Amino acid sequence: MADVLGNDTLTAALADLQGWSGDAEGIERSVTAPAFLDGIRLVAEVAHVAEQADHHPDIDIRWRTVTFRLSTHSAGGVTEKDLALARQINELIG
Ligand SMILES: C[C@H](O)[C@H](O)[C@H]1CNC2=NC(N)=NC(=O)C2=N1
Repeated sequence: MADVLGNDTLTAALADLQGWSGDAEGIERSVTAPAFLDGIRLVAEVAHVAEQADHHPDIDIRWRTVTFRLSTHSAGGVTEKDLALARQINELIG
């Protein structure tokens, strides 16, 4: 099982992850899309990479604003798996 990241490691990682914030329990990024359906398309793209990684975000959709929250449920906090998915989400956001 992946290990929960220590505070120093997480702080350093967040400094390199544009748009993400959080703590050892979870990290999140919100993005406001140009229109509702653009946000839904982004959610679908993230769903594909999440399924491929077998690692799934919590997703909150409010009109044009989508919030992705990442933690590793089985580990009880943020692990390298979450950082990897956060990087993939950032690539999709562009
Ligand atoms: C069996 C399957 O691999 C697990 O249940 C996966 C599915 N997706 C997951 N996603 C997240 N975020 N955390 C997990 O611990 C997790 N576990």
